[in-house]
Amino acid sequence: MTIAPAPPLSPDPVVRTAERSPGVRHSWRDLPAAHQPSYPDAEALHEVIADLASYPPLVFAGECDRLRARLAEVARGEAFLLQGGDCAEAFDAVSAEHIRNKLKTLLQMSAVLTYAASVPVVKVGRIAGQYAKPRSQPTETRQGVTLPAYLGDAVNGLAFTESARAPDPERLRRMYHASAATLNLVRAFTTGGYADLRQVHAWNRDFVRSSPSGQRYERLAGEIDKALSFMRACGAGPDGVRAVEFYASHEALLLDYEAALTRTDSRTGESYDTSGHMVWIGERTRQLNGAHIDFASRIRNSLGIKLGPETTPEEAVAYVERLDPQREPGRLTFIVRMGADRIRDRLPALVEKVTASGAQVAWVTDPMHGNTFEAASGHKTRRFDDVLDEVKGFFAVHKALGTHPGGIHIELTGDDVTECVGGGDEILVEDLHQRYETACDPRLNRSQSLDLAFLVADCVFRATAGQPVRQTLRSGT
Ligand SMILES: O=C[C@H](O)[C@H](O)COP(=O)(O)O
Ligand SMILES: C=C(OP(=O)(O)O)C(=O)O
Repeated sequence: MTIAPAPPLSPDPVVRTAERSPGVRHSWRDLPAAHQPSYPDAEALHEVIADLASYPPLVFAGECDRLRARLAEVARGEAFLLQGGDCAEAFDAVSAEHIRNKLKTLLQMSAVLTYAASVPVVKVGRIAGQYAKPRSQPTETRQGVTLPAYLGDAVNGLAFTESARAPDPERLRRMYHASAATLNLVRAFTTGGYADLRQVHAWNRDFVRSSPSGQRYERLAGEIDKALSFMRACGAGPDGVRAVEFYASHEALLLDYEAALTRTDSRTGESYDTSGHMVWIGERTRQLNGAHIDFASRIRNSLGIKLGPETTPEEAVAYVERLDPQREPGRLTFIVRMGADRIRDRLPALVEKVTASGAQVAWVTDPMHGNTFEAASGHKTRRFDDVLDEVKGFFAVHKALGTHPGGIHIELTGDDVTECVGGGDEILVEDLHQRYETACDPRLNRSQSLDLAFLVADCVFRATAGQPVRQTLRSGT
């Protein structure tokens, strides 16, 4: 989405609407589609979908191509991916403050990771489209009353009332407008000077000064100071650090919406889902013969596939055959979410088999979704230490196999919520109720996110660099 300098767009980059892309529009409808809402009024749904199909694209095909080139660098081991944002975006959080805080946190994490990884960090938000959720149960019961589960603001409301929980297709229209407003602000922030690396590092300096665990990061922050001074001394001008590329991604869950935003690129005749630069298919909807994978196979965007602990190596290779038959780096990212206790055992076979198939996928760790548990208070939460441990396990597996640990995918917010336990500020289970604001899964708050970036930089990149292969795998480093 941000583009500095602006990519050369064709004069008429996306001209045809979904109606004129029949392959994309209709094929998935004949296949089983998991986790789709049941709308009470089909006519109302069709009206909204027809309108959405006539709206302007939210992103351009040329931008998606640029992200694919960046992710190709990740797949080749020349870059690192930082993907993060809310579990579920909410319409009432589309404000300058929330968006700025989230972006600021991601930029701060990225600055630290760039230094530690010594390669470019590709920045992708779970943002501007992450409004729909697959749920474990279709209903929720409170004090004897059972209602449909909350499925994300794109589908129904969080309030526990019959009217709020009824799926309403007008919410798809709101999702489009909320995404457009978010993208607009993000583009302004990332190109207008807000993302200047020197400013971002100054924020990190503040964090190190004011965080209880800050001392621990002092050395690393000092090294980054020196690197910036060195750049200045060498005459590296402000232009290279003033603006950043930042891309938008979300789970392609609601196929009516995604198909309505799918357009044919007039330059190439190929179909792009213009709802976001990258979309991923979730753990619950990645059936090889299902509608989601079919839809994904027909769009040209970079694709993520979530891989849970039960994924077999054969399945992983089948995704490659189906979605990336040309073995094109940047096309496919495997976002692995196994759980801290399983990553070291289950990931190696997947990586080995996929690598042997000749695929050049990007491997990314999502250390959130395999580490959720319910606290005695009833809050869904995650331990910071489990999150960090899964990241360490992910790096250790790649170190042992000689493959590239391509990135991290994190549920986070820039606000000071209390949803995950642990971190430098040491949030306890008893603190969770204080600011538990997520609409679905628990997110790392601002300071936990920065803790994670500094710890990954210090303990993971450095600890696994230069160590003998295989030694790291079981040692927990
Ligand atoms: O984000 C992932 C899923 O949508 C989420 O974990 C489901 O949560 P649930 O198990 O409470 O339905
Ligand atoms: C639903 C999600 O995760 P998963 O598909 O891995 O459960 C998510 O990332 O929002």
